[in-house]
Amino acid sequence: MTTLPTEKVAVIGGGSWATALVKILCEQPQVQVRWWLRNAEDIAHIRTYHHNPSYLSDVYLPPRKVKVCERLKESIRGAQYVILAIPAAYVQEPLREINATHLRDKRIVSAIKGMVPTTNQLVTDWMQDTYQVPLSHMCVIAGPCHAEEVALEKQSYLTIASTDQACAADFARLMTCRFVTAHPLADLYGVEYAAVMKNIVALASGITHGIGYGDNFQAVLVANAMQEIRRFVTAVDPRERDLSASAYLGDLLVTAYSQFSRNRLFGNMIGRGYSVKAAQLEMKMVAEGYFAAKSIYTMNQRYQVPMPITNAVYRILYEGAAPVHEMEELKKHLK
Ligand SMILES: NC(=O)c1ccc[n+]([C@@H]2O[C@H](COP(=O)([O-])OP(=O)(O)OC[C@H]3O[C@@H](n4cnc5c(N)ncnc54)[C@H](OP(=O)(O)O)[C@@H]3O)[C@@H](O)[C@H]2O)c1
Ligand SMILES: O=P(O)(O)OC[C@H](O)CO
Repeated sequence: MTTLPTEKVAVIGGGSWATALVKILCEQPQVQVRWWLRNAEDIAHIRTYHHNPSYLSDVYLPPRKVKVCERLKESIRGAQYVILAIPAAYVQEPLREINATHLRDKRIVSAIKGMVPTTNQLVTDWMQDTYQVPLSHMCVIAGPCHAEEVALEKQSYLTIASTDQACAADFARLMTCRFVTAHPLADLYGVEYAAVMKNIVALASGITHGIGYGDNFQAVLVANAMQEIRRFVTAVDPRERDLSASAYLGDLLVTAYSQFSRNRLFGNMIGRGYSVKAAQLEMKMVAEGYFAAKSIYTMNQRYQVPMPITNAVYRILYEGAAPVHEMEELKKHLK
């Protein structure tokens, strides 16, 4: 019997998605995971009980496959792949520990569906600028996939996007297991922007649901949102792409309709009258759409693409506009 060479993969982040990705990686016989989490109590608990106490706590994390690390530098040492799975708003702080040299010759995989708020950049652009990682050394994990369903081993699909098809195909192999099928795709920027924008739509979907709009309105909102995403992505990165594919439309649908969606839940609270602060305090998890609404709105001051849904969400979250009033206004733009 031939033994496969060991592949070391670093996972950075301790939330639901990081935990789900570690679970997927543990399905690969040749993979060893080095997992960095910021929370010392979570690290101690995982070492003792082999479960993450804070997120997806039912998932078993086999100690022979998973080594948890206090230091980020330690987790990436010798790793071929470094997966970033922290909400974009918080990705800068832990990475301060390292510089471009530490990442040289590694493949960087962004599992993040958000933009770095201080620079309004996609994570891949920010990694290029800050750590000089060539775009061809990066992949993005996309597709309609909730961590909670991965934990339950429900059949899921992922899309691995990269400008380097060999890199995408290679990493897709590591993400494919009994309950996950991953496919490579060449459209890195399109996939990344669509993933950021679907979070804003999920917020809108939650807000309208919270106010009391029904399924008929939701369906029109989502259909119009797809057109809004098309307009923006085409303006920012014009190229042929099939937006009906799972990485774009599939992700929009799951986030706008699923009971597991953080962004929809956050929007729902806003629609029901919570303040932004109160909704954030209520949720342990992070709704990326909150930060994305500001980044995309700001970017669009340059592109001037018609974006009535993003504009409405931005005004509600950042200008204190009343959700009911904004949705009344939005109705005039929907067809
Ligand atoms: N969840 C999914 O199904 C899913 C699927 C695909 C992609 N994603 C993407 O994966 C990324 C990570 O999201 P997630 O779902 O794993 O997050 P999550 O379950 O909502 O957990 C929140 C994460 O953010 C960290 N965090 C919260 N406040 C922080 C702060 N002030 N400073 C630093 N870190 C802070 C938490 O760390 P502590 O626990 O230490 O507080 C935790 O790791 C996001 O970009 C998300 O869009 C998620
Ligand atoms: O639906 P959300 O807001 O929890 O986002 C999670 C993932 O992006 C779904 O693919």
